[in-house]
Amino acid sequence: MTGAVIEARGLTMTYGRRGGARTALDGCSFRLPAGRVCALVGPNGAGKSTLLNLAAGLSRPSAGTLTVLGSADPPDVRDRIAYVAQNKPLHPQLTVADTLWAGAELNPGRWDAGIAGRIAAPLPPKTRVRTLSGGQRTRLALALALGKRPELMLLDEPMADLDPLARHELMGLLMAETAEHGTTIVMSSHILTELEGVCDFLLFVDGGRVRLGGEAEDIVSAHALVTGQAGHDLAPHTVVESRTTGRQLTALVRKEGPVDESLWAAAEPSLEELLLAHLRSPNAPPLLTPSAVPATTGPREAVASA
Ligand SMILES: Nc1ncnc2c1ncn2[C@@H]1O[C@H](COP(=O)(O)OP(=O)(O)OP(=O)(O)O)[C@@H](O)[C@H]1O
Repeated sequence: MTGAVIEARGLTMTYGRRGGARTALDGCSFRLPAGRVCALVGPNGAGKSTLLNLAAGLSRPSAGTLTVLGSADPPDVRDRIAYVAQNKPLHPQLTVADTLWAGAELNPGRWDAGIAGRIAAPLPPKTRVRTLSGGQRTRLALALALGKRPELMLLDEPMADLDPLARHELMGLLMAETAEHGTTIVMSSHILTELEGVCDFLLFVDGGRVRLGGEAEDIVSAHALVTGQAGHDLAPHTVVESRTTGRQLTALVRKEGPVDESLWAAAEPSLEELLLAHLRSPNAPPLLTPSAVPATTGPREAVASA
């Protein structure tokens, strides 16, 4: 393995054929180093679930390559991956206790009954999965995922239906467990505030392409929120988004060297401010930090370095 848990080159996924074909991923190239907690963000329909499905080995790309845990064929390494899909597929007829028992049976030699039992503790063991609430099903799915002791966890909007206390508890558990065992996590979410302070790596996907990729800290510090008098030139910086109120201009810029502080008041944006600006500005140029650039980049992906 190259130190990358996921490496995509020119990854393309098209659903359907001819007239009805829809391209969900369009020549995606990136690298995710081992041991990171990666936020996978992007607007609805951006291709996040498609990317997670491919990484989990549940479907195969239409073009390009995807290497996961050192394997060019992700289905080969499925037993080292835990995937919690958006719809949390579980057997509806099984009870909570049966589901955990099945988790142990399906993962001989790996199963950690301690962590699975701890996560599932608030759930009544004899209750059938079909009668659990959405949040309870998520808790059970996370118990199965962590109990498997995977090297890579793929979580598709895992926290969306959890109450705030459960969210706080499970996010904390997830982070503690992964810090201890070095698990790599990829977590898609639309709740941007929740990702700050939790994720150290970022993949921002839009229109089937990776538009921002790399260490979250480096991506944030490559940008500045500037305020100054409208009419002053922001060159040589790249303006991602700008707004003028009266004579004042506020902009989020990608920095090209230091900001001229005699003209502009500059501050580092929060991760949420940065992502919101990019969501509103789909034409901003892509940015991959060096750690997110794959060994050989596909010809279709434009790459800029931080
Ligand atoms: N099985 C499928 N058949 C046909 N098109 C699909 C299928 N799955 C996804 N798509 C299409 O691929 C594109 C990407 O979908 P995907 O579910 O990967 O996006 P997403 O980023 O996860 O969206 P969301 O944030 O809404 O969950 C969308 O245009 C979607 O309609």
